[in-house]
Amino acid sequence: MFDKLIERLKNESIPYKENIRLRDYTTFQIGGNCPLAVSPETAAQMQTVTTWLLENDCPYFVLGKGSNILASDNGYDGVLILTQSLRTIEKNENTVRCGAGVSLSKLCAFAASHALSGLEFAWGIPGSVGGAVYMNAGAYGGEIVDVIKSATFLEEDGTIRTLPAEELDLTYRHSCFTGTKRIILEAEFSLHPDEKEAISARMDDYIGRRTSKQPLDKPSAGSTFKRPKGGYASALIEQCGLKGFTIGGAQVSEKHSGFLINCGDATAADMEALIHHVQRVVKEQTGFSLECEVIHLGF
Ligand SMILES: Cc1cc2nc3c(=O)[nH]c(=O)nc-3n(C[C@H](O)[C@H](O)[C@H](O)COP(=O)(O)OP(=O)(O)OC[C@H]3O[C@@H](n4cnc5c(N)ncnc54)[C@H](O)[C@@H]3O)c2cc1C
Ligand SMILES: NC(=O)C1=CN([C@@H]2O[C@H](COP(=O)(O)OP(=O)(O)OC[C@H]3O[C@@H](n4cnc5c(N)ncnc54)[C@H](OP(=O)(O)O)[C@@H]3O)[C@@H](O)[C@H]2O)C=CC1
Ligand SMILES: C=C(O[C@H]1[C@H](O)[C@@H](CO)O[C@H](OP(=O)(O)OP(=O)(O)OC[C@H]2O[C@@H](n3ccc(=O)[nH]c3=O)[C@H](O)[C@@H]2O)[C@@H]1NC(C)=O)C(=O)O
Repeated sequence: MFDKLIERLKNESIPYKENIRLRDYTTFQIGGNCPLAVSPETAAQMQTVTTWLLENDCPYFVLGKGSNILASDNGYDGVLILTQSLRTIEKNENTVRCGAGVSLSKLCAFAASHALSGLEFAWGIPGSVGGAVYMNAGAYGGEIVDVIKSATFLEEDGTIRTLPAEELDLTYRHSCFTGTKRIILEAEFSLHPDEKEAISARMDDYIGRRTSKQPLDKPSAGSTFKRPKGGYASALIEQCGLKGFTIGGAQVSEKHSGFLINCGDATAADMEALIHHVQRVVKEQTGFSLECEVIHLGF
């Protein structure tokens, strides 16, 4: 099915890999195979690839750093579009513009090295800029919505558009990209000058809090569930006695009950069963419905 696309990728020197393992591309380290992963290096290459996929009615999924993804044991029978090669990063006065594939860590470190503040909250979130904008990622009182100035993306019809922050519909773990096939190409962030030492001190404080409270040494996708209105998923799960509850290789972290972790050999089926068990028990015992934050691929 992909022979013609592969021929085109070769002709246009667009990097790709065949038969990849999704577990190698997700922080959960779970998931079967995918026949083709393409890594466009420019907006024009991204346009070429998506135009071809749309014309041929071929399913595709955009993957950043795979830090919020549960991939099926059966893999994904479509094309994975990797953003990892969209890696430009530049500063103009207090604005930083960067490609969707840049890691948040890199962006934070870049801002800090130029004595620009605003992104400290994102230090330690293991996602890409594209994934963070898609999710409106946040921590410790900060969110992408607080610092983003604009996003440039490929519209579902293949045209390139830029929208200002006010039109990105950024709310808790949601954006105008949620559930669409739009592909974020780059984003601009409005930051403000501060002392480098003060910025570093805040970054150290956040990473310290993360390391002491979150199970960063175990494969996970961060918080599995969103915070429900009027409660904390983590507190509700602990209250229901589910800390440490295990199905196969999937476990509710003993260290932080909001994180479901892969103990080494978890399948997606184990993780799915654990997610449903936690949702059912929490609903029965507390009345709260827990909505997944983690995004499913190939289910
Ligand atoms: C240890 C750990 C700690 C975490 N801590 C936090 C935290 O404190 N706060 C927080 O908010 N999250 C946290 N997360 C979750 C995750 O890191 C964030 O949601 C992150 O923003 C996801 O980025 P990503 O590049 O990995 O996206 P992916 O997981 O690759 O993708 C997530 C979604 O974004 C879409 N997407 C990705 N890139 C693009 C693009 N360029 N264009 C269009 N769509 C795109 C994907 O299709 C998918 O639907 C944590 C995860 C882990 C493993
Ligand atoms: N539990 C889990 O499943 C996982 C947990 N984590 C945790 O999440 C946190 C963040 O992960 P991640 O985003 O991958 O972060 P990393 O610390 O691995 O850094 C990612 C990239 O950011 C850039 N970078 C990091 N630090 C600096 C610096 N001081 N100066 C300049 N550039 C820098 C580098 O980019 P470049 O190499 O391009 O220069 C680096 O490769 C970590 O604490 C990690 O332990 C991460 C993944 C999975
Ligand atoms: C890791 C993620 O983001 C994290 C982000 O890092 C942290 C820090 O700001 O705050 C959120 O976690 P969280 O809601 O679990 O926040 P925490 O402050 O750690 O805990 C909330 C409450 O639950 C309690 N708690 C936490 C862990 C636990 O095992 N038991 C427990 O009872 C805490 O005492 C606190 O009262 C984000 N999660 C969501 C779903 O909003 C992610 O989205 O993937």
